Amino acid sequence: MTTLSVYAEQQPQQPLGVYTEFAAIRDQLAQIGVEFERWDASRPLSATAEPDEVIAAYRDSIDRLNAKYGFVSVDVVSMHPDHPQAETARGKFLSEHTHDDFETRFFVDGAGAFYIRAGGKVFLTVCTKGDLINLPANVTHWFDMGPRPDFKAIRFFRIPEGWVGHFTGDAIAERFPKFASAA
Ligand SMILES: CSCCC(=O)/C(O)=C/O
Ligand SMILES: [Fe+2]
Ligand code: NI
Repeated sequence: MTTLSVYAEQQPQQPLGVYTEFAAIRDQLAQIGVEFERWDASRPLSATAEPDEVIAAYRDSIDRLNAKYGFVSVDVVSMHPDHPQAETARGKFLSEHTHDDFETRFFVDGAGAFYIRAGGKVFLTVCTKGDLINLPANVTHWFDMGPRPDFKAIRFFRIPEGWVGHFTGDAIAERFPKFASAA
C-alpha cells in the first residue's frame, strides 16, 4: 500500500504521522515542493518485460509528462528479487544524495521507498504501482528498494546523466528503518 510516514529528523524510532490516503499524502508532500500523482498503470506487462516494451506500453503517459515538464529522455529501472545485481543496485541509492535534475519516477509495477529530508523532517514515501513522484532538483533524499527488490519504474530526464547522485556524506539513512516490502 502507498504510505507516507513523516518523521522528525532526530527521531527515526517513531513517526510523527502516517498517511495512507492519496489526498493526504499529496498534500503533505506538496508542502515540501514534491509533487505526487496517481496515474493509470494497468497496461499488461510480463514480469520480464524489456525497457522498450515498458516504454511502448506507457507511450501516451510518457508523452504527456514530457510535454508538461520538458523531459527529453526516459529509461526504465526493472528489478526482481532474483536479479543477479539486486544487492548492488540496492546499495546505489541507499545513502543520502541529490540530483541536478528532477527525480521523476512513475512506478508501473511493484514498490520502493523514497526518504526525503526537508525542513527538519524525513518523509518516508512508499511508492507502489501507479504512483508518480516528482522531486525537484537538489532535494536531499535516499531510496531503498528493499532486500528483495521488485519494481518497474520509468525515469524521466531533462539533462543527460540526470540520474547521477551527488552523495552528501551524511549517515542519516543508516538511522532510519529500512524498507522491507509494501504489503
Ligand atoms: C525508483 S528509480 C531508481 C532509483 C533512482 O533512480 C534514484 O535516484 C533514487 O534516489
Ligand atoms: Fe535519487
Ligand atoms: Ni515484478
